[in-house]
Parts: sequence; C-alpha cells; structure tokens
Amino acid sequence: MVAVKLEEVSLFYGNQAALRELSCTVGPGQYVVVLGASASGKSTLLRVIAGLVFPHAGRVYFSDVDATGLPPRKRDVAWVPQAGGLYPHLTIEKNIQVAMRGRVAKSKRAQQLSMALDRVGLVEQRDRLPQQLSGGQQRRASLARAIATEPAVLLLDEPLSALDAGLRLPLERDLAELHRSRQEGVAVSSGSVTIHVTHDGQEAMRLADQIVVLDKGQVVQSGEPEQVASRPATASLAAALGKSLFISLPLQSVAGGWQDERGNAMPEVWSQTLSKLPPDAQRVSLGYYQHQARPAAADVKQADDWYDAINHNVVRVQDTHVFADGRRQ
Ligand SMILES: Nc1ncnc2c1ncn2[C@@H]1O[C@H](COP(=O)(O)OP(=O)(O)OP(=O)(O)O)[C@@H](O)[C@H]1O
Repeated sequence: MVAVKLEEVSLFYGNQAALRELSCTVGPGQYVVVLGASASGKSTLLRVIAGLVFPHAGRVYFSDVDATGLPPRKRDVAWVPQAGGLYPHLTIEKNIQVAMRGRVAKSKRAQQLSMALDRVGLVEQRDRLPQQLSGGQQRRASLARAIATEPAVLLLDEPLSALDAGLRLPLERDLAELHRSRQEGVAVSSGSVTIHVTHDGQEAMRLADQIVVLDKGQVVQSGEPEQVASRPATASLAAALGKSLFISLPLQSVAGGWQDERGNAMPEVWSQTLSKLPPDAQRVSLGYYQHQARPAAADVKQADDWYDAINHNVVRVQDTHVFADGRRQ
C-alpha cells in the first residue's frame, strides 16, 4: 500500500504550468523531503496534496483511495504554511482548539491539546498570543496545531526557513523526533507520513527517508538520500547535496575537441569520459566532490584548481559526474 500517490498531476496558473505530469509515491511512515529551487513547484505540490488547489489533470490518492476532488477537511492531512498561519488574535491554545473543531471528537480534545503542546515544548506558553512568541516558538505553535488532529499526512512548507541557525538545528531535530513519535503504537502499514518542502539540500540529506527532487514542476529524481547524492540528476543538485564542495568545470566543444574556459585542451586521461558526451552538445560540465579527489601520484599533494586536478589525475574518472545543459549524462 502507498500512503500518498500522485499520478501525472498537472496544474496551471493561467497558461503557465506549475506542475507538469508529476508522479510520485510516499510509503507509510516515510519522511519525504521535496527539494527544489525557488518556483520549481514545491508549495503548489503541497497545496494539491492538502486539497487547497485541484489539479487540472491527473489523480491524487490517499491509502490507495482516489481523493482528487475531496476538499481539505475530508482529507486526513494537516498543512503548515511557510509563515505563521496562526490567528493573531487567538492564544496558542485557542488556535489549536479551533483546528480540532470538526476533526477531533469533543471528548478527546483536551487530551490532544496537551499532547500537542507537550510534543513541541510550549505547555507554558499556551496562553500567549502568537506575537508574544519568538519566531521558532511560532513555528512550533503551528506544528502543534497541525499535529493536534493526528493527521495521517503532515505537510510542512519550508518549516526551517528564515530562522536563526541557533533555532534551526533544534527545531530540525524536533521535526525528526515528532515524526518518530507519530509512528508509536501504529502498525507499520499505516504509519504517518511527513512531507517537508525545502530548497536546502543538506537539510534534505539529514531528515529524509526519501528525497523527491523537483525542477520546473516535474520530478527529476527521487530516492534515498545517499542514492540521490551519489548520482545527482543535475549539476545544481550535486552542488546542493554533496558531503563536500562540488567542483565543476565548464567545457565547450571546439573543432571536435573539448576545451575548458581558458582554452586549454582536455588531457588524454579524460578521453574515455569525454567520448560519452552527446556528440551535438556544445557546453557541458564535469564535476566531482572534493572528498573524492585522491592523488594518484605521490608527488601531487593538492590540486589548486580543476585543471591541476585533472592534469595530475587527482580525480579518478569514475568519481566524475558529467552534465550537459545541467542534466546528468
Ligand atoms: N497563486 C498563483 N498565481 C499565479 N502563479 C503562481 C501562483 N502560485 C504560484 N505560482 C507560480 O507557480 C510556480 C511554482 O510556484 P511555487 O510557489 O509552487 O514554487 P516553490 O518551489 O514553492 O517556490 P518557493 O521556494 O520560491 O516558495 C512559480 O512560477 C510561481 O510564480
């Protein structure tokens, strides 16, 4: 069984496509991070899953049941928007109570309220208004409001953005812990799902069971973090995900051969890699992760730049990633 499935979903704003025949699946209990640059369609994807907008084509399934046309209140989801989303004139407690109306049985509401406040560490702040909380506490309050309804699917839109580094890491740990605690006492086959949107590759690497990479409204790659990082689909993704600096060398095709931007011809050791490039490509880039660059010759201690590295064979050919027009070859 899959917890959430999107099948060839398209959504347009006017005649501009925000999502283009997008398909993806989320298994029970998974923490999925949707990673993409600005305007790649991440928030739109969450809004489609939440039922806040309806796709123009394609289907959305929850636990194998078609939910494409269902309004938000009929879906077992909670959506935490990018900023705030709390009613400014209501206390944190009241905000949570409002969210539970119609979703949680009256007899269970007091218990759910305490559980939610406790899990995000805001028991003592329950009587404050949102503006009386710090930025990090406001994010926690939004989370508390979302989890009070015990949704099967928790949607988080950039939950860590615009927070100081000092607040980000503790909240990041709390998100992981919250996800784990939502699985307690639940059969594996019906585990709760978290879908978290970000443009931060390192955040995705730390949190995700599965990373889904969006580009221009399409899934360009998905898989376990290590799997995605070891064969990144695009050069920009490689730069975002790597454990170390991703060093990239742009090349251009000149008179049937490849040159770097300074006009240096590529050395012979690269002929095998370069022969795999599309014959009609004009511009490509070769890249490698710094931590995979190992000297092949004893007299080479360190390469100062890419050209040094390849000339001294510091980078092994099999550790090199080749992209044409930004896409992996
Ligand atoms: N309400 C709207 N009306 C018109 N166009 C929209 C609307 N919402 C989003 N778009 C457009 O749809 C595309 C995808 O936007 P979306 O907000 O989903 O991207 P995103 O990846 O979440 O971006 P960001 O990281 O900057 O929030 C963008 O080109 C955006 O300009």
